[in-house]
Amino acid sequence: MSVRTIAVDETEPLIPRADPRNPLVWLRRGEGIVGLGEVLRIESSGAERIDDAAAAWRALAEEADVDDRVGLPGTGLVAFGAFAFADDSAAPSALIVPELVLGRRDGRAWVTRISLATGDIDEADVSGDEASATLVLPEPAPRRRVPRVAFSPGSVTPTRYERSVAEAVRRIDAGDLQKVVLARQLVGELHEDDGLRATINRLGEDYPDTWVFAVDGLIGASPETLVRVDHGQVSSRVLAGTIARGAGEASDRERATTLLASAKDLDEHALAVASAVNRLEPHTARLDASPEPFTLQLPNLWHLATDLKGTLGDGSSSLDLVRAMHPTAAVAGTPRKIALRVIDELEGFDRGRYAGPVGWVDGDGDGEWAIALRCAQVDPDGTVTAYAGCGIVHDSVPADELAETVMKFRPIVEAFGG
Ligand SMILES: C=C(O[C@H]1C=CC=C(C(=O)O)[C@@H]1O)C(=O)O
Repeated sequence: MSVRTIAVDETEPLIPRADPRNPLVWLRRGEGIVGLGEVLRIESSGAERIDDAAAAWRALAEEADVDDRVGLPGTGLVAFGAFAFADDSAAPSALIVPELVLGRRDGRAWVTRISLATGDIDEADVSGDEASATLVLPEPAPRRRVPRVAFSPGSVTPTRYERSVAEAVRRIDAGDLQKVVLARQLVGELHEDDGLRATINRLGEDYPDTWVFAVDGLIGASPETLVRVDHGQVSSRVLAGTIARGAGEASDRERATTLLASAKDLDEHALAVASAVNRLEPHTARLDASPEPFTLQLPNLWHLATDLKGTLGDGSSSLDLVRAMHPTAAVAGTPRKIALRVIDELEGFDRGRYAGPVGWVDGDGDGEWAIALRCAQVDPDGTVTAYAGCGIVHDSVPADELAETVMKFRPIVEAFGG
């Protein structure tokens, strides 16, 4: 495989260059990477899906002939990835290597061209700044309105969701487990000529502080960083605990203060932090957590958040850490094994890639991975399935949790014009 990255003089936004049908996007505040075309795909499934993908990726990266003249996170060889939440999911997990990557970071822009055959890329194509003109960049597409997708509950009706929450609380009170995250779906239909670019653009404009992603039909805007690895530095942002935004400024601040004092949300949050720390710690020489949870403001809600920062101690790649951490108690529960069984029993559907790891990895194993939240899977037949879930603890109230899913659906439902 041949990989060449060169700097380009580009100031246009990235989303209008994305493929409207099979977009590959990873952006935050307009910076990140957009992939075009597909050179290669590594698919995996089952309990070893992340390990298998990590091993295949390592072998591939070792053989790659990389000429990276920019040297920033996201340059050189990269694959976009999305993994199924559950070991027994019918949804395949995929690492996708694009043909062309357009990237922007810290005000610098680049293009990477990836080709399967070694020596396939003509040096003349990429040897200098003036050569960037010979790379065929797609023209930015004109802006379109978001499609109009009408969503309705999938197999799990709101009433059934409330019943499942009540049953989960009963099991928590019986001492079976401490926390479980239960989700529900909304389903809609996307028309054939509606691309996905307008939806992604809307997510980026409305939720600039989230990871806006599109990988293999999984589209979303996640505020939660599962793990980032950059030259031996590791970080993660754990979220759990949610409250609605207030109407005026004073009431909004009051909401945040209420969230910070809510024993229910603090418990839910502490379990999520513990699960991330326990899984990350064995791989780090040093790991620091923000001393107290802080409130993270998003346009649709407030979350309790904890940032983890550390130094890698064992040379793990970002995929190794994804493997170690997934699924955290922000999306599964505590104890993990029991929570996964309860999800299986009570939730009533295959989560697919919802709540799974989504992101990118480079040839050195560095990468950025979010938890796929506030998202929808768009199938080739146009079916759009959106997902939202809530952490259930002993004092959870079914009607409140249902209302919380409505808040969490808002970004993705609005981006599909629903
Ligand atoms: C499971 C979801 O959110 C998680 C992340 C942040 C806050 C959460 C909560 O307060 O329940 C959830 O743990 C979702 O958005 O579908």
